[in-house]
Amino acid sequence: MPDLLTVTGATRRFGGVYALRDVDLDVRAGETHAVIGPNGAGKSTLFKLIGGQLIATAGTIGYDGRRIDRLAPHRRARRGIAIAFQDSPVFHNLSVTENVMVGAHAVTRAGPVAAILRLPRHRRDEVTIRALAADALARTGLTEWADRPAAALPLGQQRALQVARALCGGPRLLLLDEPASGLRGPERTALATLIEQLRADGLSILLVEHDVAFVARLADRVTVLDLGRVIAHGTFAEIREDPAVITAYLGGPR
Ligand SMILES: Nc1ncnc2c1ncn2[C@@H]1O[C@H](COP(=O)(O)OP(=O)(O)OP(=O)(O)O)[C@@H](O)[C@H]1O
Repeated sequence: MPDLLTVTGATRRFGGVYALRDVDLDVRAGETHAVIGPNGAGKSTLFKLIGGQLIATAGTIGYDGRRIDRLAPHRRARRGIAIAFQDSPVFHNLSVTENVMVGAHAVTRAGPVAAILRLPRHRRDEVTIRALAADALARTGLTEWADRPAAALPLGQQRALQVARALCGGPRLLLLDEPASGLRGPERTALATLIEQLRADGLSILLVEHDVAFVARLADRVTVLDLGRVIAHGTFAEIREDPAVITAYLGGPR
C-alpha cells in the first residue's frame, strides 16, 4: 500500500522543551495506524502538526505526494485531512444535523460572509452540505437522531457525532484524538465497530488512544512515543513485546 501521509523528522520545541524530536511516521492508504505513549509523550503535539494547528520547528509532512507542513488548517482540510478532536465542541442547542454541517464549512468555497448574506453560492452550498451531512449521519448510525437537539445524545452517540462532523468534509485521512475516552464497554465496542467500518470503506485512519485493548483491536500498525521520540513501531503484537515500550509504560531506568 502506498503512503498517504509521511511525517519526516518532525520536531517541535516549546522554549527549551522538546515536545517532539525527530519523529518519523507514515500512514498507508487504507490502514488504521495508532499512536500511543504515556502522558506527555507528544501525541497531541504530533496531531496538531499534522492538522496544522501547530507548525513544526523542523521536519516535513507530506500528504498524497505533496508537502503540506506550511498550509493553514483549512487548506489541509480541503485536501482531505479531517480531525475529530475529543474536546471539539458539541453545540447543544443545534440539531444533530446542524452540528455535523459545521464540518463541511471548512471545505466549502463560500465563507461566513456569503453565509450571512445568503448569497446564491451559499444557498447552493447549503443544499450540498445538507446532503453531505445526511450521508455522514447514515455512515455513523445517527440518522434517527438527525433532527433532535445534540443535547439529547448519549455520550457514545456524541462521539459518533464528532466522527460524523469530520466525515462531512469528505476526508481521505481521518485523525481521531482519543475517541474512546470516557466511554463504557458497549459504547466502546460500538465505536470500534464504526471505525472498522470506515476503514473497510477505504478511509485511512490515524488514532491517538490510551485504551490498549481498543488499539489492539483496530490498529494495523502502532507507533509508540515517549518523551517526544519514537521508541517503537510495528504491529501491536510486535510493540507489546518491545523492552523500550514495557519500560516506558511500567517505569524503570530511562
Ligand atoms: N503549548 C505548549 N507549551 C509548552 N509546552 C507544551 C505545550 N504543548 C505541549 N507541551 C509539552 O510538550 C510535551 C508533549 O505534550 P503533548 O500534549 O503533546 O503530550 P501527549 O502525549 O498528548 O500527552 P497526554 O497523553 O497527557 O495528552 C509535554 O512535556 C508538554 O508539557
